[in-house]
Amino acid sequence: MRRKLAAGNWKMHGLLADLSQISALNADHPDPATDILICPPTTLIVPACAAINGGAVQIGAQDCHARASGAFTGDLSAVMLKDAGATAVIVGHSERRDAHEESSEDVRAKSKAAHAAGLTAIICLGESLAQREAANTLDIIAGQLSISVPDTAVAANTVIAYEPCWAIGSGLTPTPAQIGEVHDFIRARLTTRFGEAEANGMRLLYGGSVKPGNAAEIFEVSNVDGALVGGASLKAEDFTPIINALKAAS
Ligand SMILES: O=C(CO)COP(=O)(O)O
Repeated sequence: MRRKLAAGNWKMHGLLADLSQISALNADHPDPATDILICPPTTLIVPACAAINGGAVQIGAQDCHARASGAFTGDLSAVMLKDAGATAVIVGHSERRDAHEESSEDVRAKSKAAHAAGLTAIICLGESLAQREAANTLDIIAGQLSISVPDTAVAANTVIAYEPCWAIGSGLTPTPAQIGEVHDFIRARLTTRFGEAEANGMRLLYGGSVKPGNAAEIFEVSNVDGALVGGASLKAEDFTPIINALKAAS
């Protein structure tokens, strides 16, 4: 059985004062039936780990460089993020694919670096609105998946997040049937490539406008093992009902 995962992506939000949200989450879920991960801005990784103080909430990062070290001003390697206390790193988020022109080849290299450093790679995929309207969603997902996921992927080090670009921060979400179609497709593709045992262990998250009000419905969809949550992960009082809906899901 796959362990469920509620992951929060804080994006470029969060100052030291906001560590209280992570402490509150940690106190509210001392022995979570699900995995809980917060990916704050990199400046907060070290103090967030200190705030958790051995509790159940885990801390992740939002991006990494593909190399372990070198002359790359301003970049951070997966090795450094692991050293700072991160257990996972998001790679290939659509905001990085768009704003930083990251290709699926880049995402694969970053995922490989994450694996080599001992981090879980949370590899993001998703179609644009134009691609969905042109009925190209599954082709886009197939292409992103086959290139972005490296051969080093196993169930223990890889999570796939399906995040339709048009659902991110928009308040729009696909229907449960649309989410299920993509998640079932991803599982089938992973099974073909990695074999049933490995593919069955890889967790698939849905992301894009997950809120307390729609989480329960999304978590009932087949092959949805959790969520990657943006805005609604910033406050413990918003994220906790989402985590509770995940715990309650069958
Ligand atoms: O991009 C997301 C998580 O990575 C989703 O963001 P929102 O939950 O704010 O739509």
